[in-house]
Amino acid sequence: MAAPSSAGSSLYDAIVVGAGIQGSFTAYHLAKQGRRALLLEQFPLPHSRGSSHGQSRIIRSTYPQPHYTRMMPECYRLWAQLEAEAGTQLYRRTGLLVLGAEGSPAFGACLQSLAQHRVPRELLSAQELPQRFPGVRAYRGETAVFEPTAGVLRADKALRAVQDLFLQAGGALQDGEKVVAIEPGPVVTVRTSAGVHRAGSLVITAGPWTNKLLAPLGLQLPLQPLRVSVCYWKEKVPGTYGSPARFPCFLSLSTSQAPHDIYGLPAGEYPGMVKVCYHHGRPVDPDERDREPEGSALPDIQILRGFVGQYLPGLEPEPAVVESCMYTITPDEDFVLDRHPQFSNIMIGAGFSGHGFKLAPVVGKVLCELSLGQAPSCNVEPFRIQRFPGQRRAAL
Ligand SMILES: Cc1cc2nc3c(=O)[nH]c(=O)nc-3n(C[C@H](O)[C@H](O)[C@H](O)COP(=O)(O)OP(=O)(O)OC[C@H]3O[C@@H](n4cnc5c(N)ncnc54)[C@H](O)[C@@H]3O)c2cc1C
Ligand SMILES: O=C(O)[C@@H]1CCCCN1
Repeated sequence: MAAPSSAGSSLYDAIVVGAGIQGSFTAYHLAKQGRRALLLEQFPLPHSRGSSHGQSRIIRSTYPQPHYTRMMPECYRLWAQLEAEAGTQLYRRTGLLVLGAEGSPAFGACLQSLAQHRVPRELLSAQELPQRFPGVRAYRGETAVFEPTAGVLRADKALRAVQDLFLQAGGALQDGEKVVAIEPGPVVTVRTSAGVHRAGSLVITAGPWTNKLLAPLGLQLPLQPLRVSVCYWKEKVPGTYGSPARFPCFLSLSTSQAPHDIYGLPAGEYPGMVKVCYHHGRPVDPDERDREPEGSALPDIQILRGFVGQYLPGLEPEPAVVESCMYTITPDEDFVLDRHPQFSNIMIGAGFSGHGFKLAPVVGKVLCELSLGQAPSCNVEPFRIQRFPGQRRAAL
């Protein structure tokens, strides 16, 4: 993507490193505030080597942690604003079905969070479920809650729309340009594979590469990049799990058989195939994502086969397509949205733990506000670096 020269000189108000969904939204908000912003991306755009590629992401308010549910009305508002500005539909309402064990703490926490924030919802028993959504089974001792306003975001189109609107607002985007060194100071100097840029503040939204950029800045966060399998399963009868059948997104909370959640989206992106994935993966170096470790097994796909056979009997119990994506997880699966503890004009947005896409409009807004020295418009306490004791490296 060509970089416009509208930014004028090489001293920017802010530089954002990483043009995934979080960096792109941060840059968009900066440009909307009339700031001179440069967005740098190491790979030529679009690319599929980070966390923001692919056609679909779930948007939902059902969360066991109420701080995410609380952020969702503003997210929905900003997604609608983006659709209006871009003149394109990015959100499709499908509803979300959350399956859990009766009385499980995670399921109870979801219900509480939905009630606390008055999100429309409907409880369904294991017996009611197949009548309402033929194609899904549930078993004795299981229960479900349906969130009708949840749906699917068109991820690739959304990423492109945010970047286009950033450029239209006067921002500069340079792709195929890797940041190789950051020199802190009242004016931050950023050295790249192509040149040198300076700015009053810097925002690091480098996804799984974040710790590589932070190491020379004396900081290592507990961020674990994971390679995740993105699996698509064929419908036995075409149309049974798509929008004509009003099939929703679903999230099956962790069980003893599947220690992490399993989720799915209605057929759409690939005709006749349903995306059903495991919310976990294998630790990976992001620069070697596709290198198979010796003797590697794929326990996630084994778990998914069992789930599909048991709960989604209208799908072939073998994935027809398997793609890759990366998560960057924190120990508590909460994000990091904070300043560098030592360099207050360097912001970090990382650790989105496989659930950050829907929240990107607000994440970008908060990172923009922090970088401009403004009070963040949402409560950032759950996202502070100081919740990880002893992570900061003493010496620079
Ligand atoms: C399979 C899968 C399913 C998901 N499902 C959902 C979902 O249903 N709902 C939801 O809300 N979220 C979901 N997520 C999570 C969501 O997609 C991520 O949280 C989000 O995309 C993270 O974006 P990011 O901008 O932080 O990272 P990235 O997209 O990885 O962006 C970081 C960028 O920084 C660039 N970069 C790194 N280092 C440098 C450097 N030195 N110089 C220049 N550029 C650099 C990288 O190339 C990359 O483009 C899912 C994620 C995956 C993988
Ligand atoms: O953020 C989400 O809504 C989904 C839930 C399941 C795991 C992947 N991300």
